[in-house]
Amino acid sequence: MNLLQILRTVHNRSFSTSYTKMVRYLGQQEAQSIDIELFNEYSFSVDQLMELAGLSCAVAIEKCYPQSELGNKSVMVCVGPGNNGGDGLVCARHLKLFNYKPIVYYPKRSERQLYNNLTKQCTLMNIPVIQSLPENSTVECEFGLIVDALFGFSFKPPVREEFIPIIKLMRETKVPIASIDIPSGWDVETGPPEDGIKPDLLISLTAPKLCAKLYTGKYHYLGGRFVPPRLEEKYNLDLPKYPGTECCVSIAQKQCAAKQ
Ligand SMILES: NC(=O)C1=CN([C@@H]2O[C@H](COP(=O)(O)OP(=O)(O)OC[C@H]3O[C@@H](n4cnc5c(N)ncnc54)[C@H](O)[C@@H]3O)[C@@H](O)[C@H]2O)[C@H](O)CC1
Ligand SMILES: [K+]
Repeated sequence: MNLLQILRTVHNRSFSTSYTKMVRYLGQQEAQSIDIELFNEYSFSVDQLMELAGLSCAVAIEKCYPQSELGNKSVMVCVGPGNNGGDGLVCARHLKLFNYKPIVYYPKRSERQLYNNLTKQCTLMNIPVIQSLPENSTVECEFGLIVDALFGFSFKPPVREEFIPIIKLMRETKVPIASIDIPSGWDVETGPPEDGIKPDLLISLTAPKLCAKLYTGKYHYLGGRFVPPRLEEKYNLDLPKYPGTECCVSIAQKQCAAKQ
């Protein structure tokens, strides 16, 4: 760890001490129920929440891996077939606006209009969208960060055949990984398989899921600042106070304990 990273870690810790309460961890069913309630009862559209979720991920990434530290290196955003992948496409677009050089790896494209729109927006912003997986050595040379937006809270293990190569690459690479909501391949409740990926940054959305208890990476952020207070109360989420107008907040592992 260099001096800058140490200072950032200390800053993140003290920041979270002043701003977090005891966040509650969600099971898979509960995370899905909250999601459904946001859409059905509160009439949010998926685009609205995805935009806020993806933006908060890009902001958390900027706090932990400032563009200036990546130099000329690109960011590989790995996009999966569901809404976690959608968060990744939004995140890639915001990273580009923050002057990063994102490249989207999107092996299994969805035909839904929302995803076509998000992909088109990336393409029109000169973000390359590729379907074949680069070699491990290319990834090591050209990328300073991998954003893992493959699977979120609807994932059911084991990883299907077509995604095994990208999971293997993420497991073997030395490039740091920022996982959106769930480290891909991990069980949403019981956590990593024996050979699971080890992200350095986890950005939990809405509230951390049970698997985050077994997360030991450097940075843990909460994003997706869109939960109406009445919904927060109903599910006893005890969310940390987001500072000022921030769209994400650092949460320390030990402070996410207890209460379920
Ligand atoms: N309320 C919120 O917090 C919001 C969170 N968002 C993000 O949405 C995901 C959850 O999205 P969902 O579409 O329900 O599912 P996933 O993206 O997790 O994945 C579904 C996708 O994956 C395929 N799949 C499932 N299991 C496997 C497997 N073993 N192998 C291969 N593929 C698998 C499945 O077939 C689907 O195609 C949440 O985590 C957040 O990131 C929203 O953006 C906003 C609201
Ligand atoms: K993920």
